[in-house]
Amino acid sequence: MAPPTSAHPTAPSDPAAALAEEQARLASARKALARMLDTARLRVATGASVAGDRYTAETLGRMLKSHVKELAEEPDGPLYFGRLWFGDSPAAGEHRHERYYLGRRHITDESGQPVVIDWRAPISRAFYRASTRDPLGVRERRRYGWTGRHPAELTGFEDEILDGGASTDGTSRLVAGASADATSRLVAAEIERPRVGPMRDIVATIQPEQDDLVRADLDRSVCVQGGPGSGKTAVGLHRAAYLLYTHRRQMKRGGVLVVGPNPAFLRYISAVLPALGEVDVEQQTLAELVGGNPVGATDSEAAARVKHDPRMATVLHRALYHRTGEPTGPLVVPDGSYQWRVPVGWLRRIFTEVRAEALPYAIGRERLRSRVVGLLQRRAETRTQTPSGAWLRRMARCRPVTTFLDEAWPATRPEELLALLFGDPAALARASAGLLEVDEQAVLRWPPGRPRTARTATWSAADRVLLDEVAGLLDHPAGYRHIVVDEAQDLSPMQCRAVARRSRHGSLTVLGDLAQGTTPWAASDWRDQLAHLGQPDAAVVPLTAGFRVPAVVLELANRLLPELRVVVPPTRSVRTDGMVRIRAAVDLPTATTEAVAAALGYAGSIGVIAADARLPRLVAALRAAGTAVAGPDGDDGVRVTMLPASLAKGLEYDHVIVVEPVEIVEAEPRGPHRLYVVLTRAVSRLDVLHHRALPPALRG
Ligand SMILES: Nc1ncnc2c1ncn2[C@@H]1O[C@H](COP(=O)(O)OP(=O)(O)OP(=O)(O)O)[C@@H](O)[C@H]1O
Repeated sequence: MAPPTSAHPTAPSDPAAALAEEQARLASARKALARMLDTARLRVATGASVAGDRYTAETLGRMLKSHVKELAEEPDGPLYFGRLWFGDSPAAGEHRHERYYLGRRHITDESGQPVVIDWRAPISRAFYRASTRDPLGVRERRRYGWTGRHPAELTGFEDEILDGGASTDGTSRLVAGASADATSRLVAAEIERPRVGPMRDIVATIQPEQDDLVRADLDRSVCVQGGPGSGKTAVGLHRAAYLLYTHRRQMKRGGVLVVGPNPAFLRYISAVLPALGEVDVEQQTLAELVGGNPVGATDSEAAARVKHDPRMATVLHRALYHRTGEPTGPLVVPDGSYQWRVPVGWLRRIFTEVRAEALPYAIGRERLRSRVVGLLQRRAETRTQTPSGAWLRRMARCRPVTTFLDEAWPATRPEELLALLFGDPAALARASAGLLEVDEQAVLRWPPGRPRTARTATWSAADRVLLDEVAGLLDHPAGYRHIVVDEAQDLSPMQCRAVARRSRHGSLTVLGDLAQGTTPWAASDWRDQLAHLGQPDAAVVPLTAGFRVPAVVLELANRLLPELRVVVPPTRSVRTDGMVRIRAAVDLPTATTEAVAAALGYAGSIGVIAADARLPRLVAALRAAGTAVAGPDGDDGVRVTMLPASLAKGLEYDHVIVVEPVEIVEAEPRGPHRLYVVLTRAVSRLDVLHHRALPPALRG
């Protein structure tokens, strides 16, 4: 690879000249990008005419248009975030004395030489990994500072001398480091910047332990256990982008899916991958993955628990195969002047053989059909010529064969099977014998007197998961090459199986924190959860540096850890800023209104979080006071988000105001876990307002 420029680097002792040189280089990089954009636009214009046929023209057109869109979004942005300058040590290898600029996209000049290199290219790895201890041949690492405006302006840079020289640079001093403790002013500023709008990428400041995960092999499934704000979501999204870049064809063919806890969270993270140039990643909640939102039925907690229990997998499997039955008589098929007779013994043999093949149920039925036709063919061949293809097809669809199949291996739909199970106590008892207790069966049964059928039934969220399980028994669903599962500690075993079904030929990035488990079936051990996810041997890798939550806030939240009864490595905040204020209030709506007014005096987003039942009163109070507030989905330009505690997961706000924490604890069985989640949404400042006594862990 040729060096991006041939000039010798400016001596760091002349910062103004160095900055001027960087500005000039930026101007030429912008020109190169503009040229790429022109070329891409020209290709869109001519693409259709050069393509051989309409399909190719359309595909090419789509591709080129998205390329144009991608490039067009860039020119005003920060085109690169860092520079690597290799020295002449043997470790530099072919890169001796070379300098490389690293950004979100490749930019090339007219002659095709790289001007900016994609952060995912192999060479970029040294940017994230090199340290004074192991410089990887890098003499100097430069980080750039930009304004947030459009067009982004280069404001300065920071150098780390890695190959043994003193730490020095043109604009600031820096201790070179290879951990989240690195005291780069630019890295610290990026981590501590006020949050506005949706989540952003972290390509400029990925830390070495995060980079290891981002660049893990495609076939390696990994589970990341990390405390609040340790960058799990960021790592998962960057890993998806990395895999798409490195294994483009495989990933495009196989597909990439990100599973998140709720729509508000998905909206929050939705901009990250497109900003990295990746628009072909599906992002879904688990509910969407298993067939849309529930139509309306709700479960009692007891019923939901049973439905999410892994024993249900066996119950459903049994219920399905209880529908099959060994043939009890011969098959007789009239065929013109002939009548073919297949003895029951033959039918039993093929039935047993097909069962033993353990194919998906619907495929098993078709296999049985073709085996029956094979037997008919054998019969026919003893009397006539070799049967034609048309004859075979006719036999496969003739009434006696279909009747035989409907008895031995009836076709079924997931809704039919579930309706049978919930509506027929005998069928349920038979399928759950030795697995479910009598009272567990009772909570599954539809109440007598309100007959329901597969068509008239409404299904709950848990039912959807069971329907998906049955659909997976009937036939394998389309899978993905890679799935990123966020907040994976909250998935039930049956939900895990829905994910596992879709990654039979792929790998997983599992992200979560056992301490943040809030569902009744939340995992307390990653090994079990990984087994349900179909990846029992995946490595569990801890992330322990906290990038979101300041030390003072984390200290408060961590007081809850002992009562959460999980074993997790403690998170250490890399942020030294931050503020916590705990205040008793006589009137919570008034106190909240005042706290919001004060928070509006700072930059950044504000989240008011309370138990779901309390929130409407707070919304009303703020509106009455004339404060513009948005719901969980946010609203452009509205800085205050009102968030029920149940939807806080994965989100973050500069200033968080938690109202009456004891109500959050009392609202659900895993209330302390919920409160832990809520307290750790704060990026800079946390206000805790309470009228009643604080939960014991937060007192004192
Ligand atoms: N290397 C980094 N540089 C800068 N910011 C980072 C880095 N890693 C993470 N962050 C930021 O820290 C914040 C928390 O990250 P993220 O949401 O990925 O954490 P998480 O572990 O998923 O948190 P939670 O478990 O609470 O949902 C985000 O704003 C993210 O952009």
